[in-house]
Amino acid sequence: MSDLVIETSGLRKEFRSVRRGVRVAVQNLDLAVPAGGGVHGFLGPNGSGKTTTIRMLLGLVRPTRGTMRLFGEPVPQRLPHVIGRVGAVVESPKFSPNFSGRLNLELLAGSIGAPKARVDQAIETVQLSGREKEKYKSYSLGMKQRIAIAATLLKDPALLILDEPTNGLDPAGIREIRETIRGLGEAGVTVLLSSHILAEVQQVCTSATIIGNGRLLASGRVDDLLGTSTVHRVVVADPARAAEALARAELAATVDGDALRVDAADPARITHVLGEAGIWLSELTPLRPDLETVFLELTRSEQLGGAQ
Ligand SMILES: Nc1ncnc2c1ncn2[C@@H]1O[C@H](COP(=O)(O)OP(=O)(O)OP(=O)(O)O)[C@@H](O)[C@H]1O
Repeated sequence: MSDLVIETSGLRKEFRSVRRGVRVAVQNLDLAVPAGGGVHGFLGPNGSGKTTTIRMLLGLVRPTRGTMRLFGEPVPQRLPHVIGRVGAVVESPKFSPNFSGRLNLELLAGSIGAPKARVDQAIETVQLSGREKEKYKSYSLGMKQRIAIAATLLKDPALLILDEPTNGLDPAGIREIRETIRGLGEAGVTVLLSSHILAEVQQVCTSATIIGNGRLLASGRVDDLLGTSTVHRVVVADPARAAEALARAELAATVDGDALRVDAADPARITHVLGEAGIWLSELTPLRPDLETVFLELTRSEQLGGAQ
């Protein structure tokens, strides 16, 4: 059995229209999401092909070329056999506005033959306990999103696919959804989380795939994608004087507002050089690139390399 929950190979999707001709939404995409729980970020800017990929995986759109597997089974051919283990929030699900969140979930549970106890569990997991008896239409956008996630949990999925679940939410709503998703990943569910907000996703994902213009730019553990950096932020009273002292010691330093960015493999060299010049540091922090920076670098080098 494959140890990948999601696997695509050479996946391609072209949309054809008389007016616009052929638009390639996904090209030659090899996606590999490991089994075993945790959150896998599926990252890319608007229009990069995330939704189209997800729709292909769920059998909602037919690929032009390539193969896909869910739990090692080829899809869409074997989708009926595996779909019971997959929960997905791709579009705004339809709930009855005048029924409570709980009643909506109970009706859903009944329709898929899930035990009623699962409703309580799902409500608890998405932290809606206490509000579940209020009418759906009175819920905030964040609560509606959490009910949508709760609905996918009714069948106790091993894989949860969430397409931009924080779209349109305020910062508090984003934080709540983030905590819910983190909790699910920790509980052993494998979550594919698509988003264009890289900094946001960085906080919950253990691994990620980054795409741009429908093609894979990078994939792997978030720690590996971020890599290491030798750049440090240094705060001193007189950054310009400190930059001169560091330059004399052949340490590259640039003034950045009221601080300095200094490139040095060994931070002890920075303190040594500045100390000898009679300059005292009030802060020395290693600067790790964030996913946003990594992504911009990747898309820049792709553009330099030329599109296919
Ligand atoms: N049904 C369709 N017909 C024609 N073009 C489409 C269709 N669906 C998607 N596209 C195009 O395919 C490309 C990828 O779109 P897709 O929605 O997959 O991107 P995305 O990464 O999910 O973006 P977003 O974050 O905005 O949802 C876009 O150029 C989009 O306009």
